[in-house]
Amino acid sequence: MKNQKSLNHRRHDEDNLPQSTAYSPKPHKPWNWLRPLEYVMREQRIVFILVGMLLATVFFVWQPDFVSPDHGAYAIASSSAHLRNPIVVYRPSSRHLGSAAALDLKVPLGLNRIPKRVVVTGGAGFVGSHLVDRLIERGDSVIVVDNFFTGRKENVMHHFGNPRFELIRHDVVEPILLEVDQIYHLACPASPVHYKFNPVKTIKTNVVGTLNMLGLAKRVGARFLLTSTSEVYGDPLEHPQREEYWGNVNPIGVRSCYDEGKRTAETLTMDYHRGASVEVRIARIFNTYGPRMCIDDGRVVSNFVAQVRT
Ligand SMILES: O=c1ccn([C@@H]2O[C@H](COP(=O)(O)OP(=O)(O)O[C@H]3OC[C@@H](O)[C@H](O)[C@H]3O)[C@@H](O)[C@H]2O)c(=O)[nH]1
Repeated sequence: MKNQKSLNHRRHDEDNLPQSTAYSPKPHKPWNWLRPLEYVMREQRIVFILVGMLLATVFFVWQPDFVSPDHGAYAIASSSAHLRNPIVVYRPSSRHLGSAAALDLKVPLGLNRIPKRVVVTGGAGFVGSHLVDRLIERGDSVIVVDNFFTGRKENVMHHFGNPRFELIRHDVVEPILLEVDQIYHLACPASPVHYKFNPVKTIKTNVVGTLNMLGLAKRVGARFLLTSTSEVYGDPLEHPQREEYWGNVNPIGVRSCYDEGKRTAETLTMDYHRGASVEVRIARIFNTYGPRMCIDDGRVVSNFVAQVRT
């Protein structure tokens, strides 16, 4: 009875307490289960940041393919609409060519979004102007360096007015200093008609011009691509030519200015790679045809076309 009384007494007292000191159980927080996370974020912030960075890295390395399945075997955006903000990566979509066929990109997709500053020597020429088109569509800023020995302004006029395009009339046998990320070196007369016209200039462009562009690549830390040619195999004794084949070239013939010029350009490219750690690529381009080729440049395909038309 006494206990009951004291309990009633206490309850009565509690009723008279001012509201502020009245006992009330902690309000139930529906988010109580977040308490451990709050502790981690407050006390173990470094651990929390490291875990976040690890998750982001795993995501970017293994992120799903950007390519939508209906692009066919290659994710090549065919219209400018696709390329307003180009993040298209050119590789076989694994769905169509099997997972083994998908190229292993060395750079996580996310980094490909950073537009590059690119110089294209010979960019007003046949091959070079198409390369300029792709680079502009990809979102890069492009500087064309060309002396218009065989190139034409018409090949690049459609880029005039684009703030990401610049054209410099310059002969690569003279040094040039440009702050760029990539160098595509195509400056050289490619057709026999043109390089036989001035063989000394042709080999000078291939040797001194390539030397200047490699020196620029080393100086600014740019990646360098040399467009070489199937002519480095000369009059090949092996068909088809494997990349490792050294060729069969006449060093004193009327075509040697081009054949030996390009071979020397390849030698210089590899020497800068081995000796100065310049990142290089060499592309040996065989007979090419398409829009903007010169119909009278004496190359085999243009000769075929010219003969058919007459
Ligand atoms: O000294 C020179 C010679 C040539 N050039 C330029 O280099 C460009 C060469 O373009 P061309 O249309 O003559 O030749 P192509 O585009 O067909 O071949 C070019 O790219 C592929 C390479 O394998 C060839 O060696 C390269 O000449 C021209 O715009 C020409 O004006 C220079 O800028 N400097």
